[in-house]
Amino acid sequence: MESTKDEFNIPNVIIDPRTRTQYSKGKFLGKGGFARCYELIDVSTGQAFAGKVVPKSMLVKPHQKEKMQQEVTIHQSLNHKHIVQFFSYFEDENNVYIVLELCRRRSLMELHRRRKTVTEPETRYFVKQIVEACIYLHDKRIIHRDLKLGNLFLNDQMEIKIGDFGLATRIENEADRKRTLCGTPNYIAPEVINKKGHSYEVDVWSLGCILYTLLLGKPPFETSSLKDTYSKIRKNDYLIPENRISRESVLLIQRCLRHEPYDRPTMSQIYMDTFFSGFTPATLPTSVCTVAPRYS
Ligand SMILES: COc1cc(C(=O)NC2CCN(C)CC2)ccc1Nc1cc2c(cn1)c(C)nn2-c1cc(Cl)cc(-c2ccccc2C(N)=O)c1
Repeated sequence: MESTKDEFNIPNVIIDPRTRTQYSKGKFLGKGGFARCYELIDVSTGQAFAGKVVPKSMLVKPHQKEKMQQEVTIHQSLNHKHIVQFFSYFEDENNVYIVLELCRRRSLMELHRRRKTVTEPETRYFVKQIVEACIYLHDKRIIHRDLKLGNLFLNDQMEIKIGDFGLATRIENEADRKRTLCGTPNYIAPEVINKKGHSYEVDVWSLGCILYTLLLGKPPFETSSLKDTYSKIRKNDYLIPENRISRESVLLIQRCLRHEPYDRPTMSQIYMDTFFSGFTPATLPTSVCTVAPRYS
């Protein structure tokens, strides 16, 4: 079959030279940063994957190559139920390809956009899985550094799969504080803005922002300009509308959004928080992508 080429020069059949696996290029799923994402189908098994494609023309500067290498090195070292599975990484003359677990229900971003707010049981269901994955990451001395709704993917069983390790880093020694972060996390912590040195606590801050956004329908520090948002983060200036969410939810959000990193709980402490004492469904139907569930 004559391979059609678009500006990314992606052939219709892509071959992983290491495993000799042949993938046919499926539908365009989306784009993020330098990458475009396509459904890739293994022609011998029919299994579908999410293929992140990065043109080599975007990886000419050394630090861009290093960032890509860091993302691959970290992601391929992970194996957890609530983290996107990394399958393969290879290149051809034009592109680098990362073959990842396909999450057919997209991400919490699309669910949030459609639902605006989600119920507390649904939030406990999702956040419990995110925290389990973060305990695993932090135990391996890895900080994700860009936890946000668009990186929290959902499979057909509505299970959370954390993806996009493009800003992740590894802490060599427990006492280490990272000084640099090239990229702009969506839910950025004050110590990153102030370049004060940061560590695992930045993921707890992002989790607080995710909790707030799921339960209240918009991010805690949102304004019309990045400058004003950064100013509110620096001043820890956010409001939790009283009586719209439970006391336990208010308290957990406040703990995760404490200005000083060392005042925030660890992921293991969050996992034991009274917030999770409330009813938590064991599974969720795919209908929650569009309508609130009815709990019998
Ligand atoms: C069937 O599975 C999916 C369908 C769709 C889908 O129906 N997209 C439509 C959007 C509207 N346009 C007009 C047509 C396509 C999106 C993501 C899927 N799944 C999926 C995506 C994945 C992964 C696993 N699974 C992994 C791992 N990474 N990405 C990934 C990678 C990159 Cl570079 C960008 C994005 C992305 C880009 C833009 C917006 C949203 C996203 C997003 N977070 O899903 C997602």
